[in-house]
Amino acid sequence: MEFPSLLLCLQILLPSLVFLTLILAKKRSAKLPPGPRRIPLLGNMHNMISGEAPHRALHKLSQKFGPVMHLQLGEVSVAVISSPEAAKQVMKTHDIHFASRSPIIVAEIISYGCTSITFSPYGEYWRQLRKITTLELLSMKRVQSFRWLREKVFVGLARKFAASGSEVNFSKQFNAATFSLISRAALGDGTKQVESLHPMINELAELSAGFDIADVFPSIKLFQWMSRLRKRVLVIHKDIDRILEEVIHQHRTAKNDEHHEDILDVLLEYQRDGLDFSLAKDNVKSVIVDMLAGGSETSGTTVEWAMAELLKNPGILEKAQEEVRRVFGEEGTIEESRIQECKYLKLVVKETLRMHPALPLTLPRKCRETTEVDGYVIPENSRVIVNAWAINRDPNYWKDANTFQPERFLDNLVDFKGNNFEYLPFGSGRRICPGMSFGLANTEFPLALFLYHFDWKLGGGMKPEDLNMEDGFGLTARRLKQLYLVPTLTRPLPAQ
Ligand code: HEM
Repeated sequence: MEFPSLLLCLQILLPSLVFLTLILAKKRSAKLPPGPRRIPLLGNMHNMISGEAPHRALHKLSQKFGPVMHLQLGEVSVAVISSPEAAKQVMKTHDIHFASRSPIIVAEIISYGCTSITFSPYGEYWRQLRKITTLELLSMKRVQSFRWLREKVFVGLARKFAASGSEVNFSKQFNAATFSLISRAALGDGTKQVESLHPMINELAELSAGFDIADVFPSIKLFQWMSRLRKRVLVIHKDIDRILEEVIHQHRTAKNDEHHEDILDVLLEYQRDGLDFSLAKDNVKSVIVDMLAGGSETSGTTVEWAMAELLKNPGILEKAQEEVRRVFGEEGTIEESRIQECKYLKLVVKETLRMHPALPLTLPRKCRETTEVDGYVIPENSRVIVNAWAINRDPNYWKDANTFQPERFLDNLVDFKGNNFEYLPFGSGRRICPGMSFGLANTEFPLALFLYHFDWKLGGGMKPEDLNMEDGFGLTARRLKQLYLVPTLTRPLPAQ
């Protein structure tokens, strides 16, 4: 009897031992992704100060070290993802492990201790906030409800262009108009203080572009205390907070029935007692900052690049203009509900988002649990950067990837809703941009309007081939050089 029972034990034990040995061997062989050589203490910080825009610098490094790359920035472990296959693993297969954000000092301060949609860690609070954002703040219905505001702001800008009679700084004027639109949608049309928020939000975007020594050595409290960036951000935050306090007070005291509902109105409803989920005043303010920071420069930059690409490519400009003028010829201006008919214009926007994603490195995620990607280990708490700019130009997926060709999307069903990992202008997975519809509406309407009513030339008599198409150094892929254009009104603007 003894022999068969020993055999039975072996039969059970042996496979388990083999399985265990395999797992242990796999664990032992699991290694960090490759990356450039580090120097003591600083790690790879020297690799990030090449003077190039971070998405380009990281792209160059990834061509040498691979689509899953590891960098050590001071104390912070960073994984850089640069291929559609690896992005799919991060944003789909293991999305839940990467669904948190990795906040930096600027973000922590301006988001009232990471309580905004963008910076709150993955968990119940973020899920509730995200639900309110998708279903109420940025729903399709809400986006359409701001149609009157888009018309008011962008037709107003078109009037300024028409009155100028000469060259205009398109970049500056369009970005100011987009901020005006977003801030009015968020805080109300009648609120005077909103315009003064623009330079502050702009400065915050600039400050979050670089990295601060305190961010890469979080355990050294002296660096936090010494950080000049931290001091500056605290000052700006205080000013923004004061303005938001005033606007909230006005909303509470001066309601009238004529008033168009804005995003702040909706958020204040979540301050009532007796709700399953309610928002403290600081939470409301953090979401408003999210809208102002996340919504304005992204759409503004996209339109700026679309106009630059159109003027660089006169044949494409002519085709887009012919379509818009044909579709709206009888109306005499742009009727937003019919923009769907402008199929070619939509391809132009899609191609602009491919070549110039407004957030080229999306928004850094945080690895919540050690995870294997492409056979490499991404350690828990690493910062994970998905280089959407590099992925959107991956030559394995895109023919003539560096050429602006809206037609490439004609027979290509790839879209930006987060299911095609070779095209990630809005990210993907749980943290995908909730402002996609709003961003697109704020891009397509002004483009159609400008193409319909004006003929355009480059400023300073510049030839298309001389237009500089470099992007600058920033969180958003702004143009390095501002775009100067000469608008000529060819079809009258709608009456006021
Ligand atoms: C063309 C316009 C826009 C582009 C290209 C864009 C792009 C992005 C990207 C790449 C992300 C990160 C996604 C990820 O981590 O996977 C993001 C997140 C976000 N965007 Fe947008 N965005 C645009 C417009 C807007 C607008 C208009 C709003 C609101 C007014 C907005 C609000 C947000 C918020 C709140 C998040 C954070 C979501 C979260 O962490 O859960 N975006 N956006």
